[in-house]
Amino acid sequence: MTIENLTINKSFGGWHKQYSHHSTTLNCKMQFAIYLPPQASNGNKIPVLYWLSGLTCTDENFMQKSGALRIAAELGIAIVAPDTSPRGAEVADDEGYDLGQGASFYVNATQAPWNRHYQMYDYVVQELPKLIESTFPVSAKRAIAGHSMGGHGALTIAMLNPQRYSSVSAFSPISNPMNCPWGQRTFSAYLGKDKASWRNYDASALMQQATQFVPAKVDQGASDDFMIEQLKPEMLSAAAQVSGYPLDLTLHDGYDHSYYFISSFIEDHLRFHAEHFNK
Ligand SMILES: N[C@@H](CCC(=O)N[C@@H](CS)C(=O)NCC(=O)O)C(=O)O
Repeated sequence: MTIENLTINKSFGGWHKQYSHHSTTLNCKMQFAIYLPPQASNGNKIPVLYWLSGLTCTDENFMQKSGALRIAAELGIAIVAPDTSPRGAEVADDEGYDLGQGASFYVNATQAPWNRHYQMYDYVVQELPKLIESTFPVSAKRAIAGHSMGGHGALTIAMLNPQRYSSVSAFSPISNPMNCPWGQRTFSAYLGKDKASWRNYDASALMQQATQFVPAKVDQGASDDFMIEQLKPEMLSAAAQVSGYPLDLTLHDGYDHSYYFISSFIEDHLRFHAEHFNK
C-alpha cells in the first residue's frame, strides 16, 4: 500500500498530517488526516481515536474546528479523521447535501449505482485501521467517536465490533436513522427497500438488543435544530434502558448542532476515551 503525504503541520508539540491513498475497499482515491501527539515520537505505540464527521464534512472540519489536538497532545492519543465518503468524478453522487458524496452514512451500500464505491463501513472498520497500524507508531487500542451522521457511524460500528473498540462517543448522533428523514432517504438509496437490512445500521435498534457493551458517551445540544426531527436521542435512551446498556447521555441547555458545541465538550470525550484505553 502506498500512501502520499499531502500536508504536515506542527501542533501542540505533535504533528498534523494529511495523506491520500488508493482505497481497494472504496475503489477510489481517499484522503485522511492524522494527528500524532508528541508521545508518538518516543518509540512507544500509542492508542488511536477514530473520528467520523457529519454531513458535508471532509477530513478537515474536526481537526481545524474541534480544539481536540491540545488535549490529544496532553493525553498521548492519536486521532484519525477519514473523509465522510468516497469521492471523485467517477463516484456516484446526488444534488442534495444529504446523499452521495459527503453523506456515506458509513454503511456498505448494496444497491446500484452506490454499491460500486460506497463501502465506508468496511473502510472504517478494516482497511483504514490496517493502513494506520502498519504505517504509524500506534497500537491496536482503538476508540471511535463522531458527530451527527458520524455519531451514528461511531455508535453502530462500535456496537457491531465490540472487540475492536474500547469505548465510543458521539455528539448529536442520528440515533434512529430508520425513523428519520435523513436516514430513510439514504438507507432507501444505499440499502434498498427491505427494512430488515436497515436495522443493522440503526444505533437504537442495535442498542436495544445488545448483549456485549462498549462504554458509550453521548452529548446532545438541547437547542439543536435537528434534534427532534432527525436525531431523536430519546430513542437511544429508551433502547439503553431495555438492554441495560452503559450509555451516558447528557442534554446540554442552549447548545446547537455546530462545532461551537463540539469544541465545548471535546475535552470530556478525549478524557473518557483515555480512561478506557488505560483500563
Ligand atoms: N445545514 C447544513 C447541514 C449540514 C451540517 O450541519 N453539517 C454538520 C454535520 S451534520 C457539520 O459538521 N458541518 C460542517 C461544519 O460545521 O464544519 C448544510 O446545509 O450544510
